[in-house]
Amino acid sequence: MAARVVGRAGRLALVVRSSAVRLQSRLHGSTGLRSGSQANFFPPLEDAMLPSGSFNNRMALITGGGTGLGRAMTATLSQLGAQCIIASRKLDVLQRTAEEISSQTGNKVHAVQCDVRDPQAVSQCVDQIEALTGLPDVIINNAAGNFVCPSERLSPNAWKTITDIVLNGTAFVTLELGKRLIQNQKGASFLAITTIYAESGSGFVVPSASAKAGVEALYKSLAAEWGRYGHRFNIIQPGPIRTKGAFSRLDPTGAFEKAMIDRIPTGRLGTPAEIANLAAYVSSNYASWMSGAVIRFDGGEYVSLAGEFNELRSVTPDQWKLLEAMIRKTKGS
Ligand SMILES: CCCCC/C=C\CC/C=C/C=C/C(=O)SCCNC(=O)CCNC(=O)[C@H](O)C(C)(C)COP(=O)(O)OP(=O)(O)OC[C@H]1O[C@@H](n2cnc3c(N)ncnc32)[C@H](O)[C@@H]1OP(=O)(O)O
Ligand SMILES: NC(=O)C1=CN([C@@H]2O[C@H](COP(=O)(O)OP(=O)(O)OC[C@H]3O[C@@H](n4cnc5c(N)ncnc54)[C@H](OP(=O)(O)O)[C@@H]3O)[C@@H](O)[C@H]2O)C=CC1
Repeated sequence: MAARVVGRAGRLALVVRSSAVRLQSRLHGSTGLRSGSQANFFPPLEDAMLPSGSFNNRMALITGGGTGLGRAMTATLSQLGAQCIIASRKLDVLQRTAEEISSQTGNKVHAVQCDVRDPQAVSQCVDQIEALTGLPDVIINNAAGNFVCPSERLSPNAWKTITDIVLNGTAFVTLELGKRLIQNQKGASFLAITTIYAESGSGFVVPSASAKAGVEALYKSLAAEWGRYGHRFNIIQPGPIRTKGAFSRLDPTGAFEKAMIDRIPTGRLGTPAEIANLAAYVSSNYASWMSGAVIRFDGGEYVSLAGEFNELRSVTPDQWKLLEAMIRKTKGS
């Protein structure tokens, strides 16, 4: 009896799977029933969302602001009136970005060299910022380092490098600025950019997952402790958004991109401009009651990966009729 049930279930699974695969390949190539078409429902809007002038007379520090998502956040804040400071290791990259953005927005963008792993360099960077603009009202901890690697291949220095940039770097910048802001009785909005796997953990990016989880604990803790000084602390967890920095280190051959898009319910990657709008809102006075928040911004990828039954999206209506009939026939336990 048991064998008969297993046999029938096995045959059904095969039928379901092979017809789903046939349908998938007819519609969308070899994999991914849902990729592409539903993205039309979710077009990305690229223009700045907040009213112009929302950041007039405000200073914003964006670490890693010379490239990728940090650059997009800088462009949006600058367009909305902020004076921005971008900080990272490569001064030439920072200077190029700063010139490009300020020539487009008419607002000054300052470039300051800083390796966030070095607490002394961070302290000197904050000295420079104080001299250039005064202490910032908005701090975005966006700088990061990452690469995919089986954990058994990680050297101690590989572990240290990622955790130093992501966790210690964020802590050094946050503590240095926090202390000086407290001394000057000035409030500020702190935002950290983490990732959806800070919550779940993930194999093959273990130093990054561990460090980003630490950043989330740091920001939630300070949200509770430093509200009394006028500071807000929030976190954005982005899903995949194409940047050279991330994709060249996480999917160097491009082999995983299609499978990744297929599992995103909105059927596409995010865009830098979309996350820049969210970061601007969280950092603005429109969000002055938001603190300690963790905002997942991933097109639905996290819940899609988490739900055990989500693969049933590929079951066709005819197959559902069959499955339902089988389930209804079952009596007792
Ligand atoms: C299916 C996936 C598709 C894409 C998915 C997209 C989104 C999903 C969620 C994404 C989350 C993204 C999170 C991110 O953080 S992306 C940000 C990526 N950007 C960067 O990493 C920019 C900065 N990075 C760097 O500068 C370097 O890559 C760095 C991190 C290695 C630091 O550089 P440096 O300080 O010069 O360090 P090194 O001296 O080169 O190396 C130090 C140490 O690490 C070892 N190492 C370096 N690379 C590797 C590797 N690829 N594999 C294993 N080990 C590595 C190196 O050998 C050194 O160790 P030693 O023991 O040899 O000294
Ligand atoms: N793109 C994506 O899909 C996702 C990105 N994220 C997060 O978004 C943020 C931005 O990533 P993204 O724009 O994609 O990647 P980038 O590689 O473009 O950005 C990383 C930035 O960090 C800076 N940086 C690295 N190491 C240091 C250091 N030691 N000191 C100071 N700055 C440093 C780099 O500048 P420099 O080399 O000049 O130092 C670079 O500008 C990161 O926090 C990342 O974890 C999270 C989830 C998904």
